[in-house]
Amino acid sequence: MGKAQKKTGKGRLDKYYKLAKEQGYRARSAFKLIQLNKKYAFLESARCCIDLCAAPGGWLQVASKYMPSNSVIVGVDLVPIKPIPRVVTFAVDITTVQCRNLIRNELKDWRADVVLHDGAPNVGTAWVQDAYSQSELVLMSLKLAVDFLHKGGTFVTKVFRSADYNNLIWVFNQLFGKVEATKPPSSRNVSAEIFVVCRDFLAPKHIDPKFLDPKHVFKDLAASASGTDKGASAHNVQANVFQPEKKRRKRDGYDDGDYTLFKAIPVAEFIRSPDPISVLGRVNKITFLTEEEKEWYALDITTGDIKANCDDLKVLGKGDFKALLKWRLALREELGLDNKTRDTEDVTETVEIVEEGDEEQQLQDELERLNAAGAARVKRERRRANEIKTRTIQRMQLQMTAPLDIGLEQHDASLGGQDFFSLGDAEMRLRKRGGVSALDDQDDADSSEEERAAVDENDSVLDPDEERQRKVAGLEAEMDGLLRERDAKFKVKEARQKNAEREEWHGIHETVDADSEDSDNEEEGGWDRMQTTKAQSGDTSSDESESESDSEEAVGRITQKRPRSDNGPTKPSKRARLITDLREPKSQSAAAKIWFSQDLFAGLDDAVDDVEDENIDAGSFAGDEDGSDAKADWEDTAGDDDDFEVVEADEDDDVDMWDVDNENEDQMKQEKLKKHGLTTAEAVTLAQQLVNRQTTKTQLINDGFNRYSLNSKEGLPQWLLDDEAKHYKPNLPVTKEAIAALRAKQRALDARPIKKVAEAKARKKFKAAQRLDKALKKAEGVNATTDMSEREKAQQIEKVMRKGLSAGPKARKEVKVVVAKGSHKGLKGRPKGVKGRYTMVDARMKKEASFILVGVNAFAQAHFQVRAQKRVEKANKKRKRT
Ligand SMILES: C[S@@+](CC[C@H](N)C(=O)[O-])C[C@H]1O[C@@H](n2cnc3c(N)ncnc32)[C@H](O)[C@@H]1O
Repeated sequence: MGKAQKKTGKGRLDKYYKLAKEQGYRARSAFKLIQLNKKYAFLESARCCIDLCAAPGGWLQVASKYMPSNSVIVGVDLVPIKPIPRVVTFAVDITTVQCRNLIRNELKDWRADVVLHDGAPNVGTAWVQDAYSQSELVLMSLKLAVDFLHKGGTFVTKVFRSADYNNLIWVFNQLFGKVEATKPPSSRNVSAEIFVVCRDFLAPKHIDPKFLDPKHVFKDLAASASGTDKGASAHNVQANVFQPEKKRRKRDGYDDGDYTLFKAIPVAEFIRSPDPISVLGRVNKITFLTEEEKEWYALDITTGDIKANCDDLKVLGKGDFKALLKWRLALREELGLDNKTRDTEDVTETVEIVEEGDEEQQLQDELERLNAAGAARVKRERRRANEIKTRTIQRMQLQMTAPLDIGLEQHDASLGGQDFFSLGDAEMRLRKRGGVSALDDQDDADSSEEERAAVDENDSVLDPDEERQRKVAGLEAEMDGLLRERDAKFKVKEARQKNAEREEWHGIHETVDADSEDSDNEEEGGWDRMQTTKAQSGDTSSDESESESDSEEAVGRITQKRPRSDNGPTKPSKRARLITDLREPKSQSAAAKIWFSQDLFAGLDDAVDDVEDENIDAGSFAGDEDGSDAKADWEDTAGDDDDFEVVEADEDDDVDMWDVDNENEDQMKQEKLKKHGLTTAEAVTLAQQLVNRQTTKTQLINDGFNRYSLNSKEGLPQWLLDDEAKHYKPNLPVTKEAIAALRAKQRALDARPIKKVAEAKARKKFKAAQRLDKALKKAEGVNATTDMSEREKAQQIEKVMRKGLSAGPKARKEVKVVVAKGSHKGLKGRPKGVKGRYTMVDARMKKEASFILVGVNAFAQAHFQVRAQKRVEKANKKRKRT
């Protein structure tokens, strides 16, 4: 894109505004529907269309243009709509029964193929309220859509990125086969609006009324975040350790029955805890009170630093926490809690004895199995990385990087209260990499030896020191990795780099490889993931790769996928989902809300702002911490969010044009203009019209657009482009005055002497001055002589001066052409009254004679010049010789 879209003032009147004006659309928003239809082609085949919130009628005009000529089009809005051919309109509130009845009366028993909704409530009230009523309006329009749509029909609606977005998408998914969110290019970047195209209406016989009830769909989720949802607090706990420098508030209140601020735990609890990081994040102090603990206190490995660290955990930095984790591992080994090495040895021995007979075959099999597993893992990781990249790019393209990020929310929900940075997740990933499988042993003392053997297949037998170092390094690497994952700048930078490669807008696709089980897991999003996770919550041995993909899902999805019916027993069928309890999503979003409301994310916002100041759309509802700012922005862009611009009938203001292609072109043109002025009659005509106020700049700009202006030149043959550049030009008016002015200018140009003539003239002048000088000197000399009378002196001086003032010694004397008339005819000798040189000619020959004389003079001049040149050459040769 050339220049960034301006948000305010004349910047609002962008190219779509101008195009809408040119093409006679009532609102620039018409192009949104044109672009949506270009992508999804739902209008061409539609016979009946209902446009909800249709004023002033831009979408209706588009529908009327693109739908077959005899189709039924009904438009409804609070305000009356100026008549449009073939369109029936009503001025009524779409949320009322009256609206339903009016449409019903109009359609009789017809059903609509397409229901459109571009509604926006009057903005300007409280920020949260605005967003909510928009979502409510969407739900109301959906209600009408399900009432009037055909099976297989299409519902297109505008939604804003708000806390309700996911809930709406979930509901759409229950009712439509395909649901895609997209942002057409004509929708301003500053606008938080996106369009959801729901195709393939399922027309279920029974629809759970809760689906269309705002009370259920948009239930205040934060309120439902009870103490049982420990996700947020656990996040806080993790964050305390990974980013101890940041102060976090306890937003979710205190745990049930625990109302104290200060928490101390016995060191044994920390040592034996399977989740040491969360212990460190939760408590203030680690105590050594029992006999056993006092012994540990006295150990060499319990250095002064460790003791001091245990004393007050709230003042520790990341390094101190790492030291404590290292110390814990060392102590666990000391206590024999980490006996993995020995176990491994045992297992190895056993295997050797049992499998001795067929060792080679077994090794071969094992190798093959490991190779296959490795290749599959690499493939899976590559695919996952690509998907994450794509999603990040999409999110950036849609400016959906606000804290209430859809993808993140889904991820959060899908974890079902798990921590984003939970050590369990970390362990799993480490184990997958085969690096820190030992963690399993130390953290889960109860796990059986068989399990360990299975998990630790890649581990070799190490000495305890090495092993401990490896574990510590693993933990640290994991901590660093997780910190990096949370680094917003890193994410944004990465997304930005990738974004540059993908400038073209392709909308958001929902492509799922139906054959790939993995991709099913990864593509599954939002409520589905939540449902699955919840259903599987009892099953602690859930698929590792699923969990892994969960954490990577955090990058986010915009497009929601309808759940597949073959997704296992936990997935309800489409029919079953229609009676799904809507309370479930609440806890999901609640977790997300609380999670993103942490200070941690307020910081993240700032960081993102620093890096991507323009791209982050504050209007996309930042978390409550930044509520005021976000609200201010929201209010500021309220009009933009609607992204709705009515095209005025007459616009005489001068408008800054958005230069699509070349920003330098204007500058170059200006420079050329300065240098050469206006060079064509067309330009002079236009300039005259502007000066005489016969036209305006706006008019000129508007005239510059036509329906072919934005046609792509891609793929056209060069000869055609050349030809078009030559001939495919507007026929501009040209006035007589303009041509006269240009001609005068040209004449003035022509009248200017060429350089050689000017030089010759200057030479002549110079020589004349020289002659005059010489004559003056001579005259002085004459004057000074004493042997001349005064009269003689005067005569001599006059002669000298005449010579000096004459055109020079070689000046041609004028030859007069004399026509002998009357008595002089045929006479020889000088006719009377003729002085100087003359030539006698017949009257009829006079003109001719003059030409001849001029020619003779020219010839003589040339002759003299040649002679002069020869003289100079001769003199030069002479000089050289001497
Ligand atoms: C962005 S405009 C629609 C523009 C339209 N799509 C076009 O292209 O001309 C939003 C419209 O929603 C209408 N609207 C808002 N709330 C409404 C309601 N409850 N019932 C009917 N119309 C409503 C407003 O009157 C406004 O005209």
